[in-house]
Amino acid sequence: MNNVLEIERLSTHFHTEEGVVRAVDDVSLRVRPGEIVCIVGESGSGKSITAMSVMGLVEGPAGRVAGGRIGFDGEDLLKLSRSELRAIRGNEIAMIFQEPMTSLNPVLKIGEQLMEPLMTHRKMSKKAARKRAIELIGEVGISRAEQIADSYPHELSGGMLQRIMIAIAISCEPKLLIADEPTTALDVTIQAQILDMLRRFKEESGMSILLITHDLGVVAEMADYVVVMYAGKVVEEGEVVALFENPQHPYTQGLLKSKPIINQRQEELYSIPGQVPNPLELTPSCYFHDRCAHCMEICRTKQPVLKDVGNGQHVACWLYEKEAIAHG
Ligand SMILES: Nc1ncnc2c1ncn2[C@@H]1O[C@H](COP(=O)(O)OP(=O)(O)OP(=O)(O)O)[C@@H](O)[C@H]1O
Repeated sequence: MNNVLEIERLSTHFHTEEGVVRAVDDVSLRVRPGEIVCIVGESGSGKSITAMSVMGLVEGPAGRVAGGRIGFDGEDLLKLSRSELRAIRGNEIAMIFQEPMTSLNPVLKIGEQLMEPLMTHRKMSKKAARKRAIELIGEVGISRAEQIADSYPHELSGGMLQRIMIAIAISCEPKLLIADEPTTALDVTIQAQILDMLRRFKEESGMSILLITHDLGVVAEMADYVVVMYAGKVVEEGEVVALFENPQHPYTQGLLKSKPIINQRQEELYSIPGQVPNPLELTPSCYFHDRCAHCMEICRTKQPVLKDVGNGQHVACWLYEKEAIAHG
């Protein structure tokens, strides 16, 4: 079956006064129909900029896609005009963000904001769009839908607003939903409800989800396939079960070790020593080397590339290159 999304060798850079930040550096990933792919990694690893690149939302002139291909529905999104992209955005590809307030218009009623994509992309009449908007509010588990349709965003709680964002996102039945930390700002009960809802919509509609999170609990709950990013690069990827049972990259191992385990008291939660490197000071090396307990000489001077290590997993780490080990 064709992939819904195929990112090939994507690089997105920011040209700042201090130098070039390679926010996304030669990243490839794909999302199959009906699949949930999670991108996971610490803050600054390039997760959001990968998503923004797909949506054509990287802010120029400082930020720009420096190379690669973003295949969607047989087309390279990077080659489309602004208006062609606008026709896909919010229609065939929808996105939800961590802070719903940043995407909602504070002076427009909720109902109007739900009607807008239906009228634009689905060419619905005002009356039909209003009817569908109210149904959608009900579908995301909000009661008194008509009253909510006539409310303004500031009158709703964070959890309700995120439900509204999901309603807007699914209104045009997208093939792909990109969700960037959609539950990070919410308390755990609401978080679980929202994730459940996303999964249910996915099951019902067959859409695919690219889910961005730093939370491995969310990954375990949601992902079919996991892509681990570090300093703009993919360092490991694989099916969720394989990756959790047998993480190969020392960074993935560290992330998993620092994940709280439910129902188990832990005296002190492990955290990976050191910090993400300064993106302006990267040298040809494994970017994780100075935080890695297994660091070898080669790790400081040469960048490892992703390699198939069996079991469906790919890892970019010198530990899995026999030649490198021989040279210690
Ligand atoms: N407008 C910008 N100008 C310069 N650098 C930027 C800009 N936006 C992002 N970056 C840099 O790009 C890199 C990747 O950022 P990105 O937001 O994709 O990380 P992330 O993994 O999504 O982290 P977070 O979870 O904090 O959002 C970071 O080093 C960030 O500082």
